[in-house]
Amino acid sequence: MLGAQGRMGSTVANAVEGAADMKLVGTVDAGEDRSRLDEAEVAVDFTHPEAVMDNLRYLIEHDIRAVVGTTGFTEDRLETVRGWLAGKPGLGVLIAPNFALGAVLAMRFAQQAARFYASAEVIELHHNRKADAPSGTAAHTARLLARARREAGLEPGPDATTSEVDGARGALIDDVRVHAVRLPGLVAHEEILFGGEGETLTIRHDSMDRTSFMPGVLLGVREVLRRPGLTVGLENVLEL
Ligand SMILES: NC(=O)C1=CN([C@@H]2O[C@H](COP(=O)(O)OP(=O)(O)OC[C@H]3O[C@@H](n4cnc5c(N)ncnc54)[C@H](OP(=O)(O)O)[C@@H]3O)[C@@H](O)[C@H]2O)C=CC1
Ligand SMILES: O=C(O)C1=N[C@H](C(=O)O)C[C@H](O)C1
Repeated sequence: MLGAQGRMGSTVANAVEGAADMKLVGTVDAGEDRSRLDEAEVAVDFTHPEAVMDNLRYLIEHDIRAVVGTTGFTEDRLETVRGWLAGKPGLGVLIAPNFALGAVLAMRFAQQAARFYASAEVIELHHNRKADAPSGTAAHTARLLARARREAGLEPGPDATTSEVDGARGALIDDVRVHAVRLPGLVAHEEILFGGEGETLTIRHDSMDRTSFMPGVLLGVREVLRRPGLTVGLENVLEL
């Protein structure tokens, strides 16, 4: 477990210890020696966007499969990981922006809706200790929406804004606007809003507790053992 003292890492360590078919063989926190993971069949990374690529390179070099929940994966980063894996046939890496079943389903439902609505925006709401904004899930959702909209031949819907305070309309990811809220008391939440003629559709997912991510992480650990190469997104493991 990389990032074992973190909010997610400590929850994953408990979940692994409670799983009859798994054994926690080592933990690594910031600045600690990663060689204590060398006996592991699978390493799980919930660290920091600035640390995760270096961790992944180490794991792949040492023939250790990886399940990664850490955010910050751009298409360039994914391509780099594919390059590292190219020389390692049989070795698997799973990277998922969100391991909660409901979040994965919400993204799939949003993808289905996107082809019917030119206008769509994403609001993500998280605890105020979160390092990155917008969330990896929101960025992934925005890219999925943009792709589904393009494939349906839709242009982004009209927006009459001509004057705005910087940031008021959120960040543009691909061509979808994403808004980030940070408040104590929240865990991880996302709304995907669609607007049409006289109606709106809202798809919302709420993680009330970090245990919501655990069935997905444990499934990922089991599945990465039999999936060589890079898998991106739990939807591919769930075969949605
Ligand atoms: N995919 C998913 O389903 C989910 C993904 N996440 C993502 O997981 C990541 C972690 O989130 P969270 O647990 O809340 O964050 P935390 O800050 O609570 O935990 C991260 C931990 O990683 C440690 N760390 C930093 N660098 C390294 C390193 N090089 N090697 C080992 N450990 C390191 C940190 O130590 P220190 O504090 O000393 O820097 C800290 O203990 C984020 O990117 C978050 O967005 C979160 C929830 C679900
Ligand atoms: O930092 C978090 O807490 C979370 N991070 C992931 C993200 O950025 O999408 C997943 C979930 O939203 C919780």
